[in-house]
Amino acid sequence: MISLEKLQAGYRHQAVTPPISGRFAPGSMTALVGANGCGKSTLLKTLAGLLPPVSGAYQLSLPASAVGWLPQQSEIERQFPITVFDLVAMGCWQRTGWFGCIGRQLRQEIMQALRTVKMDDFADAQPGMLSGGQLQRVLFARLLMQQASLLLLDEPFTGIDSQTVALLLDLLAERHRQGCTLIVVLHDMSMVDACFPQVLRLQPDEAEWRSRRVQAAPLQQVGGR
Ligand SMILES: Nc1ncnc2c1ncn2[C@@H]1O[C@H](COP(=O)(O)OP(=O)(O)OP(=O)(O)O)[C@@H](O)[C@H]1O
Repeated sequence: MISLEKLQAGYRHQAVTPPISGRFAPGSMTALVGANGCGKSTLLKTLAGLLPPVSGAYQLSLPASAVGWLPQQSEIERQFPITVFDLVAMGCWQRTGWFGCIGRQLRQEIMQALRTVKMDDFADAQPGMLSGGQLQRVLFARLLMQQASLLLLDEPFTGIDSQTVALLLDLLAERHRQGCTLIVVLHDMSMVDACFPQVLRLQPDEAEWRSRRVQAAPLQQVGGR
């Protein structure tokens, strides 16, 4: 699905990651870990096609429209003057076009996605009025609408209460069962150890891949701790 050949991610010709070679297989689930500032978000943005590689290359056997990217909460513009419903509707732009109209069927799907994350009561609210956890639920609803087969998630559970984490993990587990490939930036090593069969650790001088059998509970049973 994604192969990396000495890929270095960074900004304006300045690499922030070490050279990374390896592969994210179709349907795999990888935790991307490492210290603050080691380049995890930068790598994710590069794989999402938002930044060009500084050196090396990667190959993605998917159209860009099949890639879903969830940025860190701190990067999300909350004051944009749209409703929660519209924010989720942005997830289906491939089906409608950016200025396409949303028919009855799609409207129902969007409301169903909001119900799935228990945010349907907020459909008419402005994203700026939501708490961090509520906004995260809405952004997951948008990912559901996108029907992506590769999900790049940047610290999706930071600052989120355990009940909400359990709900979001459930949604990810469902997508993974459907064959979706997941790459998730995480700092919670207990979650990584319990759920992620593949780990890519970024260090200043090298990138280390680790694969192992995950013995513990499946993804969705960890969040309720
Ligand atoms: N837009 C930018 N332009 C230039 N440098 C940047 C930019 N954004 C981040 N950096 C730098 O790139 C390096 C890697 O940042 P990045 O956000 O990828 O790290 P991270 O591993 O995700 O960190 P954290 O765990 O704190 O989220 C840092 O030194 C950061 O200062």
